[in-house]
Amino acid sequence: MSRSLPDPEGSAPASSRETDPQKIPAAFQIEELRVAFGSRPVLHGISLEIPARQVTGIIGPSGCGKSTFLRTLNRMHEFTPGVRIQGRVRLFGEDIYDPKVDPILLRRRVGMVFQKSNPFPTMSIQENVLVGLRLAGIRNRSLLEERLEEALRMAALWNEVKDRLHAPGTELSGGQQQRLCIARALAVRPEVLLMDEPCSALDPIATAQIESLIRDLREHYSIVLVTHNLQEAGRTADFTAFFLEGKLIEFESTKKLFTNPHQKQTEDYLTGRYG
Ligand SMILES: Nc1ncnc2c1ncn2[C@@H]1O[C@H](COP(=O)(O)OP(=O)(O)OP(=O)(O)O)[C@@H](O)[C@H]1O
Repeated sequence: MSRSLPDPEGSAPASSRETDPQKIPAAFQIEELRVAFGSRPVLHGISLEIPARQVTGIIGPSGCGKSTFLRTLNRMHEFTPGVRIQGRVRLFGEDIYDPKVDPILLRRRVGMVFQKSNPFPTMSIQENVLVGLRLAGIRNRSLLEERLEEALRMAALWNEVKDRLHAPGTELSGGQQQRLCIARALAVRPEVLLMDEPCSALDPIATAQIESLIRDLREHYSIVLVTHNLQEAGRTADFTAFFLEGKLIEFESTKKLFTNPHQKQTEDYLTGRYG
């Protein structure tokens, strides 16, 4: 049964925002990226330029390789047994798979937020936010305090937690815990934020807060957002890439992709014919 295309209301980038991804400097330039687990290929030669300081949504049916793709952008597959990665991923011009690149330093530049919020259970709110800076060897108290407030404000959480910074992170609500994880990622001042279905475990109010936060954060960060929720991509992403069976089918401004897709497969997906 065919359904109508989802309404991308609210997704239209403001008229001042560029809608042609080719005209925006790239955060990531991905060329012929192939990933296989053992003998099983999962990504089949993805080439894509992810524009800087925009939200790029990655959509597609379950199992099409969205998370696998996202994890290649900060070398999260490093320790996956049997993984094979070919092709090139450049971050602001630098090949992130060059043997000279330290994956730990890379992950400070490319932060990640997961589907299920994962504050460290034995740590306070403050410790959770500062853990990355402490691991980086920063001990200066006033700098740590400054970054703590900065990250919590950017994650729109400061006002809710400023009087209980020493309470356990796990005492917060689900939506607050997810914003805490975003603050933790932001505290090290990354250039890019990768988000893997960050709202899928949240109620509609917490989801709306995180989506609004994502839109605000694009002023400072390049964001790649994997979501299986088309409405969420419509509300949040400036540009959207549609993946199917490990291939990139179409990449366009969200408004164009949702209202006037070039590819039949995209239209079939948007109208509910796949997954
Ligand atoms: N570590 C791994 N080892 C082996 N196979 C894997 C591994 N990670 C992912 N895969 C396989 O790769 C394929 C793509 O998985 P991936 O999680 O990237 O898809 P997805 O589009 O994010 O799906 P979903 O929307 O369900 O999260 C799946 O068939 C999955 O089983």
